[in-house]
Amino acid sequence: MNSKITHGIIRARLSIPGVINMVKILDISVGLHSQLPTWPGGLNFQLESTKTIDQHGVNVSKMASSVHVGTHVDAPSHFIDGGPTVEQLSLETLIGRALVISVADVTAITANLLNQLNIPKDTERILFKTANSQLWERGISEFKQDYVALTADAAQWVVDAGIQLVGVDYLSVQRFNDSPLTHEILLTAGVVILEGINLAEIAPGEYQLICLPLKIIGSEGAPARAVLLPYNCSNG
Ligand SMILES: N[C@@H](CC(=O)c1ccccc1NC=O)C(=O)O
Repeated sequence: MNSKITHGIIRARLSIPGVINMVKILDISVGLHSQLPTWPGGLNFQLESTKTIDQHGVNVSKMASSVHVGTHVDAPSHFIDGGPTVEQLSLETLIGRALVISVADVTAITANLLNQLNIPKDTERILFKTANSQLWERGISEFKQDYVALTADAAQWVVDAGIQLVGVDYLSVQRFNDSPLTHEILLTAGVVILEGINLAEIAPGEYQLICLPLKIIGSEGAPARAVLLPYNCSNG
């Protein structure tokens, strides 16, 4: 496999002898490091060396962080007491056909906007590419409160459309000063919320999403690795 890092997105190509560039894999996860923006009051990602080859013959690190760091998934228990936790989320929902929609010039994603976007009726997963993705591209470590996110009526639109997973390109699916309604509507309906993806280099269209949150037992969320494959990928 060859891979190249371009502005935080790793493009990797699998090649099999005699068959060149069969599958293009687009990494939409952000890299975890201590300077990532974190939710106010949340613990930023920390990685600390506890053993070194010099002193112990081996390199070992420990990490500490809010589970809502970088690219991550929210489970229903984030806003619903006693709701399912992250290890209980269905892999069938986390993996499958996804539509990337570009809404570059809006300050909020509303039901009115969604009605105008001609989103196909059979959409199962939807990832919103907004101006937020540029914050990851520019390496902004300060938490921005004016990120683009879904209003409560947009969340209801997503539920009514039968969509199972919604992805956004900053640290929350709801706007900073809104009530938790957007989360509550989505999580009560069992819609999986993927946050903190970087779609800056992703063209709008259909893909196969593979999103694998860490299997942290009993947690209301977990960091995830998320990648996109071309939808009509023969071996994807
Ligand atoms: N992931 C959450 C936000 C979040 O992370 C959060 C919300 C309230 C209090 C603390 C939070 N995170 C702490 O790390 C969200 O989707 O809005």
